[in-house]
Amino acid sequence: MHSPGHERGSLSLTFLGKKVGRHHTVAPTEKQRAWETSNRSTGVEESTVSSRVVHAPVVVAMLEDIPGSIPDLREESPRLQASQVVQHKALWLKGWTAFRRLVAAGHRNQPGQEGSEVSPGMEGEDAGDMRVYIPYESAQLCIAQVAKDMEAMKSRHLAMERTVQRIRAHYQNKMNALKRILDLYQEKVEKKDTEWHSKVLSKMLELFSNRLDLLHIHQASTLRELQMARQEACSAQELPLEGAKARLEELKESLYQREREITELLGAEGSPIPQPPCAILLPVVIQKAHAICAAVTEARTQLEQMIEENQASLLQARDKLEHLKTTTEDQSHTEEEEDAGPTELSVLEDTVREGEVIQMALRYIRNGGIPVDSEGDVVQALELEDILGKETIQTLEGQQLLVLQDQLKQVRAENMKIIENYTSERTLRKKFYNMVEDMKGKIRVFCRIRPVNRTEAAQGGVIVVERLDDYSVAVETPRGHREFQFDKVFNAESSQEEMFQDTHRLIQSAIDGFNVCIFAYGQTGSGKTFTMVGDKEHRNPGIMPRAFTAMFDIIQDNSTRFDCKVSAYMLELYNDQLQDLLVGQAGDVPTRRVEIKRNRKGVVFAQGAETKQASSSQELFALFQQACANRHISSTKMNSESSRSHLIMGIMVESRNLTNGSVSCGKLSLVDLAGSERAAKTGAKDHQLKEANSINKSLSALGDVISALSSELPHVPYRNSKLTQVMQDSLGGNAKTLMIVNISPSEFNMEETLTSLIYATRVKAITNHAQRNLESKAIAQLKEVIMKLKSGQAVEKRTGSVMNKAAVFDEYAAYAIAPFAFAGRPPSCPQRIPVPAADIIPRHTALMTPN
Ligand SMILES: Nc1ncnc2c1ncn2[C@@H]1O[C@H](COP(=O)(O)OP(=O)(O)OP(=O)(O)O)[C@@H](O)[C@H]1O
Repeated sequence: MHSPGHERGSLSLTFLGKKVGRHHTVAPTEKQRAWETSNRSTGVEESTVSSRVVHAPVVVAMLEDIPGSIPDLREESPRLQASQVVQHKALWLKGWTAFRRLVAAGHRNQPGQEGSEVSPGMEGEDAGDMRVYIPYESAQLCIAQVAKDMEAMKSRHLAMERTVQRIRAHYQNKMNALKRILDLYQEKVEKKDTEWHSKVLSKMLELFSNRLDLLHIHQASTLRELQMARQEACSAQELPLEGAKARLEELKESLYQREREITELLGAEGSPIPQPPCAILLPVVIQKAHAICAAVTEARTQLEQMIEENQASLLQARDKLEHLKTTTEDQSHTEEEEDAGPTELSVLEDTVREGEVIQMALRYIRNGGIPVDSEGDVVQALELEDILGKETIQTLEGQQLLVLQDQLKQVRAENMKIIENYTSERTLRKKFYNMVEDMKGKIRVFCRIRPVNRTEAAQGGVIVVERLDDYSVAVETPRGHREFQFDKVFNAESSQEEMFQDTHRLIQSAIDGFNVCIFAYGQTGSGKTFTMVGDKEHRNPGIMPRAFTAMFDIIQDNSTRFDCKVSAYMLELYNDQLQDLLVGQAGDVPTRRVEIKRNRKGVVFAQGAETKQASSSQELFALFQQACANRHISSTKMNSESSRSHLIMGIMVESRNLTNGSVSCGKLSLVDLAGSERAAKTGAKDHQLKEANSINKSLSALGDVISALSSELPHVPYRNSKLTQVMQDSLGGNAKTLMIVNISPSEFNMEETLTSLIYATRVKAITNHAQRNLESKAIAQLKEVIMKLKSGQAVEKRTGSVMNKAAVFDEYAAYAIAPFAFAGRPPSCPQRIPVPAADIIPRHTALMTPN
């Protein structure tokens, strides 16, 4: 169809700045045949071509270039059903076919062109070489039609573009709304968490206060008992004993008197008075009776029996004696009778007397030591002594004294027991009180008294600090005795192990997602580093290395239920500059600036600090040692290895619950503060003086914060120092905090000790509001999705269909709003299909475009 001399022109169409179409040649000499249509079958689909000889593939390419064309539609509609795509395609082709028919009809109407007509039966068939020549007017009409079509298409695309913009804005809003929903949901969860905590807390507080009330009642009754016991003990100790002693004295006095009289008598008569047999018998009888009383339970019955028997034989003897006396008086007295009479009479008299003595002794035994005569009257000591003899009385008094002494011992033992009970009750009360305070969120404070050191020993080594019990410490000051109460008091003998035992609970809290802080406070050389780090030789490791081991032990024990990740940073605050101890060597110029920031929940974190992962306690300890080697330490008069900086170690624990997918993020801050010091005592000069000034300044700022918090002032000056900024969440923040106040026991450091104890007491009054950093699985996943979408990473696919950004949000938002609709399970994502983030919104909006 090309002929020489044909002028080659080009026809190109521009749509929205995009060049579409191809170069087409038009022969100016045959303008009336300007358009030639070739109907060729592509084998797949029927195409309509413009311009001169243009082959089907070219036409297809051209059509593909026009936005909104068939292939584009197919591409735009990844979710469209195949039938829908076919429908679109058919509609589009129908239009073009109609147009072709129109053109063909126009051509048929031209005279002399009969041979070029296209029969209707040829449509859709392989037309091969068949050509259709279009008259110039028809071509013009065609072009006008095409231009009109293009205009319509352009306006449609502009409308589409506007729709795209609208949808984009719509989804942006939707995304913002979802973020807000997420925040609201999170807040709700936190609120619920807090409510739950407060409910449980109030319930437990109620329980504890009930227990405390009970203890108070118990204590009051114990006190009453104690007082009564004391009174009883006094009366038992003094009155009976004194009475017995007085009685003994009286008896002794009368005994001496009697002895004196006997001696006088003996001296006067010159012959000894014969002892009656009953006087010899009596002690034996009494001893026997006592033995019976002590050994046999029925002694009293036997005694009664003996008394009765003795009474009977006594009466018999008396009757016999009476009878003998009367018969002797009536009879005439012969010399022989006189010789025999008095002998029988005297024997009888002796028997009667013996019986009477025995009777008296038995009654004496029965009546518990108070001798009575046959009429029941109390026998006077002198008479008793006459009857019983001096030794017997002494024995009896001695025995009474022994009984009293036994009773006294018993009372004393009871007294001791009551005092012990009282002390243990008091200790228990303090313990419960501390627990209640702890539950209220009060900062826990331990006090540790270190042993006397060489410097102090050289100064005389006078000890003025004493641990009274597990919870109290006393200081003897020139102004008097002062007592301080803490959550626990450790003395010089307390081991590092004991010290750590009470902190173990806090390590568990950090793993559970709480923000925990343990810090040591005290003057220079008081044992802060020893408590927190341990000794140089690692023979007595301190809280830090023990915490590493404990942490990984807990993680290991729970490895079937939780997946934990541990990472740490270590900083020192030296001359008011934060330095990263995990980077470089000591003295290096810091490369990165470390800044203290707080997250939305108020948890402090070190921005710019090197954070390293650790998968075992050994790895964590290696990091710790590396950092400690970089720390500023030097020798002063008060401490040969004095820390010249505050050491801050942050250990982050992210733990994922394998059962419900919730994630908790806890932080354990371990802080070894530098000690306050007096230049006069430490002998600091030059740079050490500068260090000391900086340390004292930061500690003074810490003191101001403590004072403000304990006095509940509206403004707390956290921003006055970097140290207070670092500790902001631990003092009055959302952390569970333990302060260890280290003190010296000696008089030499008494003023500093008092200051430390006063500050520690103030810290005890500060209330923190510890909250667990826990996120449900849905929130954790939503956060993860947001992070991934923000950074253009892969998102997860749920059921085999491509999850673009909007779909993912739709699904998670639906879950966030109505989790029950997902039967408790958040959207699961079994497969991962990478979707380029840039493609997500336009493709999705194309789906949403109304046809
Ligand atoms: N409870 C203790 N038992 C045995 N030795 C102790 C104890 N406490 C401290 N020491 C010893 O006292 C010395 C000073 O202790 P440490 O260095 O821990 O004080 P510090 O408070 O950290 O001082 P600084 O603030 O100057 O750094 C060390 O030699 C340490 O071993």
